[in-house]
Amino acid sequence: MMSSENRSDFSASCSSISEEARAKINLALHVTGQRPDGYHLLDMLVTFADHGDRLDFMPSPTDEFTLSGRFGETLAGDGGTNLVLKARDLLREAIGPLAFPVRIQLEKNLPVASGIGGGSADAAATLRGLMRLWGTSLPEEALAALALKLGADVPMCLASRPLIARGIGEKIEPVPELPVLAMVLANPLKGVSTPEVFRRLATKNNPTLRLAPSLRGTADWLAAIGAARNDLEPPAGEMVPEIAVISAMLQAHGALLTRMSGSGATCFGIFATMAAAEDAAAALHDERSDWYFQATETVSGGA
Ligand SMILES: C[C@](O)(CO)[C@H](O)COP(=O)(O)OP(=O)(O)OC[C@H]1O[C@@H](n2ccc(N)nc2=O)[C@H](O)[C@@H]1O
Ligand SMILES: Nc1ncnc2c1ncn2[C@@H]1O[C@H](COP(=O)(O)OP(=O)(O)OP(=O)(O)O)[C@@H](O)[C@H]1O
Repeated sequence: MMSSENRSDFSASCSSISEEARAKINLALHVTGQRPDGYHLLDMLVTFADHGDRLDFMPSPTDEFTLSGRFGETLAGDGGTNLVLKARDLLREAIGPLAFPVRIQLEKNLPVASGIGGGSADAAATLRGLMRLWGTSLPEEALAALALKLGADVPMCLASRPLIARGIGEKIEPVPELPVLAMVLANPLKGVSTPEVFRRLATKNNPTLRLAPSLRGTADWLAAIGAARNDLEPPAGEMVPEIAVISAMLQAHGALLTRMSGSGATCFGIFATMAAAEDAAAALHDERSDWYFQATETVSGGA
């Protein structure tokens, strides 16, 4: 058996792999129906932040998992139910003997249960990272099915690029022309239960998301996003009155557009420039240092 000293030598001697788990931002989320199994049909315009959790993966004599970062403590007592471990185990089952033991370090920078898909992004980053570490991959369809088993948001977090998602999130179409946006993410640090928000929805058959085919430039996109909705914002707002407060604070600090992401409570504000977003995040932090404010650019669609 290896001593703990030898174990750390073993880890240090093997190269580690890093993956970003980017925050998911639902720029629009329309609830358009409900499946017989209770899951809701959604039309979503989604982008990803240049900010998120970070995961490191390295070979290890036994499986290990460590948590750090501002929100690491929140997940410390979850008794092995972390989505990172679920993703590791499901991928290992699919891959077989090539899947040697690993040490996974999760730096948890995103607030938990906050509508920006932190757990889903971590699960997706685990799939990407472990396929690299184990030197293998799954066929696209098998990987997509495995991702969906982990959560409705996981397939789009695997892509981590601007996209439209339909169905429950599994029907994905890239949107390479979506511009990079200057944004502040704002959360009152009150966790929101996703199933509870869906349960409180008054109407499940809302109008679909329709985007003009020829949107050009940020002004066009802002007008189109502004005309869309997040149908989960009213029920989440009933549960967490701070959502309206934080949205008003973003507007007061110059946001051109504000909306809640996912099932909340994180709201985003879109600003004219990154300098304006950074100034706003600093001023908001001064006002409420116990809440979460993060300036970030969104990722490029690559068009
Ligand atoms: C609201 C979104 O964040 C939008 O991006 C996602 O659709 C939620 O994705 P997620 O957190 O990965 O959700 P899951 O873990 O699959 O589902 C959590 C619970 O939310 C509800 N749920 C989720 C997704 C969906 N399309 N309809 C639902 O009704 C279900 O009660 C489900 O049991
Ligand atoms: N790695 C993880 N990070 C965050 N939450 C996790 C993780 N693993 C398991 N969870 C659990 O998943 C639940 C949802 O957390 P998450 O942060 O993904 O929510 P969310 O941001 O609202 O997601 P979504 O936008 O996909 O609905 C929490 O109750 C949390 O305990």
